[in-house]
Amino acid sequence: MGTDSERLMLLQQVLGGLNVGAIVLDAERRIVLWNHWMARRTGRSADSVAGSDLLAVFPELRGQRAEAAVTQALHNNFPSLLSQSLNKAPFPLYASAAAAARGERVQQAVEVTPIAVTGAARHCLIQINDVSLAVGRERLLREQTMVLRSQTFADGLTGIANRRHFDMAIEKEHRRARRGGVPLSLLMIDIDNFKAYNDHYGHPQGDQCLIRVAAALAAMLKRPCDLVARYGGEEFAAILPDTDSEQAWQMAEAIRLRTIELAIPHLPGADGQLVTVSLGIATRHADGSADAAGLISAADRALYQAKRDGRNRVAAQALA
Ligand SMILES: Nc1nc2c(ncn2[C@@H]2O[C@H](COP(=O)(O)OP(=O)(O)OP(=O)(O)O)[C@@H](O)[C@H]2O)c(=O)[nH]1
Repeated sequence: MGTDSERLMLLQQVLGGLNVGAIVLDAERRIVLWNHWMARRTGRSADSVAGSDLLAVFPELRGQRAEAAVTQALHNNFPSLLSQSLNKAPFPLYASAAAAARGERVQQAVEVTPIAVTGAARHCLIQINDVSLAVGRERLLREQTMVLRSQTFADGLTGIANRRHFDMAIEKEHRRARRGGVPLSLLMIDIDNFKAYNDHYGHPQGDQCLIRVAAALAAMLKRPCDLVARYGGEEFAAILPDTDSEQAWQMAEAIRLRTIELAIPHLPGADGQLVTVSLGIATRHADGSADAAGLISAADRALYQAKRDGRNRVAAQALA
């Protein structure tokens, strides 16, 4: 191994075999090394860029984080890692001509490292990793996580919140009401004589009935803080934050009437001809002391009373 240029050639061959982009700059920011990886992704040979200022080859880097990283390395001897989330693709690099035509850059992780050179001013090495695959996989995972999360919180039949979602939400809203000194109301909503409906029309039509009632409830409870959930088989629950007992009663009555408006036929003899609901209300007043479990059991007791009093009605239970 003799001259510097022989050594540079060997180095360039080694760098050419690497599956990473490598650029070496001299102290004047001129390109000294440019490997095959770079040539393939820019369409520019090592010869065509050798000796050029990095910013003459990539004018768009001017004023960018990559330019600052090179200056830091050459002048201050500081290495830099360009965060992938902030600088997705600083260099115009393309996996193929088709990707270049679409303007679809390779996703990059860029590292700039100062290099001490004997007998010369400091150089720097820019390494560019293609992280497109990893970024794509990450995006896919994130999307799948979102889908899974929405499935774990949604009821499979009706699409509204499920019991697990309800259990978490009631605790959260209870804490919020206690902290904020505001009322919190809970409605328990149960379809009347649903066993008879199922027995008469069959389970699949029973499912359709549940879907229609759930959709009507969801359409009525539209404030972002409200939550309507499927609590059990044919029972629904609605959490109404910042809602006092009078407002809760109005909402419960509106739901009862809306269900009748759906005009879903029920077999004759069972509470008239149409599907109806009974509702139980419990309200935790602004200065109340009841916990979430107390609120739920009071709403349950109210629902039981509405059923006992003849169904298709609303009942409320006072909270201790
Ligand atoms: N189709 C269908 N039926 C269900 C589902 N979950 C529960 N049910 C039915 O809902 C019915 C509930 O019946 P009960 O608890 O006896 O109450 P009910 O007949 O509605 O009477 P009251 O509540 O007293 O008015 C049962 O027949 C269950 O099989 C479901 O996902 N789909």
